[in-house]
Amino acid sequence: MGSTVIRNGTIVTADLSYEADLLIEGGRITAIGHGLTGDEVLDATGCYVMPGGIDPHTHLEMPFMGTHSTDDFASGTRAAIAGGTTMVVDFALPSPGQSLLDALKTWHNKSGQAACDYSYHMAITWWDRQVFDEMETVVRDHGITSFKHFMAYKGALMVNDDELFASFSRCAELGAIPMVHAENGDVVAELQARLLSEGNTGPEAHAYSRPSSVEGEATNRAIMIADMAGVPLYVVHTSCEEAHEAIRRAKMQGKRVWGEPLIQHLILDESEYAHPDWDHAARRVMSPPFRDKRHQDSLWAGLASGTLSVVATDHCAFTTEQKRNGVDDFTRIPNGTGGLEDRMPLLWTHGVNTGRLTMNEFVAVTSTNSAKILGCYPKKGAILVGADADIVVWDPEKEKTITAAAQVSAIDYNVFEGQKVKGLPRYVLSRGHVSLRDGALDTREGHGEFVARAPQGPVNRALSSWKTLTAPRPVARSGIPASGV
Ligand SMILES: NC(=O)NCCC(=O)O
Ligand SMILES: [Zn+2]
Ligand SMILES: [Zn+2]
Repeated sequence: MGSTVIRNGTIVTADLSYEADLLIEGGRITAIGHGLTGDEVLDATGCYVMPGGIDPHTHLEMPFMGTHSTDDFASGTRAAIAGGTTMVVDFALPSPGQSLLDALKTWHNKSGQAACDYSYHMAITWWDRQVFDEMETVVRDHGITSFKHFMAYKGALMVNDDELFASFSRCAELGAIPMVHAENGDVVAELQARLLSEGNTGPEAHAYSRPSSVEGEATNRAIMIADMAGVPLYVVHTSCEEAHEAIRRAKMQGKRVWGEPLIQHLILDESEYAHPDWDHAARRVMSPPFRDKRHQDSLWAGLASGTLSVVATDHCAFTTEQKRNGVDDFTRIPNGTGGLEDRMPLLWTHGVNTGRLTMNEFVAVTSTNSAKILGCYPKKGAILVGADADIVVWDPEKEKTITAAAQVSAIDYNVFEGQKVKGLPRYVLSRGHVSLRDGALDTREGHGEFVARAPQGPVNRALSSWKTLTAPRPVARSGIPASGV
């Protein structure tokens, strides 16, 4: 690979905007300055040169609810690049009883076709001594430093509070980060059964069965458990004010908690489930479900104020045919929606173009914050000499209307169909390889590499010092009365 120069653009990072050229050699940024030369020149006139997006939450080829999500690492990472995202973090999901290391092998087999770099979180779907032991191997030998826990999906992926506490405590010892899907799974299961028995079988009942208070309660509970374990907490797909309020309050108390809204929850609302077309509503079934304007305003405020940290997609794309598995019973509609290709353009359109977010905040929540939280900064999420050349050259004037017909994702619809976006990538570079030019993909299957991440980040270290300092200690006493026996 020869050298590449990106010229005439404005570099925008999480904290600075300035005019400079970039030189890229061997897949990395090797110089930032003026008048740089290289074998290939990419013209960024009128564009912003930003760290490529990092989507910290995807499910590519995920085995779930009797099927597999249709976008795999090949189509999913191509879709990512088409929208300016250059790294995805997926979830290795051991089935209950399965070794974490076996699950990891399965995910490595799936990801061989990735066109951009990727990492995994490891899910904790069951608990015993083997899981406890393997967590250390996963962190130390495999560079996977975040562990996901489902507080919902009872009878499938859900773990209980005692398991959460044990696993969070293990994360504290290992310098890893626990993550939660926060919904009260017991209450959801009861509500689902009641709704079905009352004849509520359609996709709208999915939303009725998962009210925002169910998410708020679980978020509070997970925060308390993390606090008791002395570990930070990452709350995935924060969709409502109650969950955001719990995170906000925890932060104000000095607890280290990160909230992750999805682009779907920021843009789409619960009225989608009232659509007269069953397919339309079922295609939008995901957990947590879409909410109303009050919740959306809360999420936007959280991003602007910093109480919410990153924007993800939870990309888990099922075809219409797969959604129809639940035609008589909403609890069998595979949960999940797509968004990888549209996250960055939609967030720019509804965030930066409206003034809700600055460009620097956009970079922070789409890229840099994820890299910092997850332990791969500044290799990823940065425009710095030595960083990987994962770069998006962003044209703020470029427009399109989102359609399934023109999308890269392998499914047959797009939940954002008809939405107009202004702000799209002109070029996308994945470790120096120009993978998108003027809207045309030139990806290489298998170019993507696994990103091993470092444990014991600054937040873990600080919490562990504080925990040691404040640990309960016996009071030293001189005169202890004799026992009564
Ligand atoms: N979110 C969703 O509905 N599907 C993917 C699995 C999960 O993240 O809960
Ligand atoms: Zn989830
Ligand atoms: Zn998910």
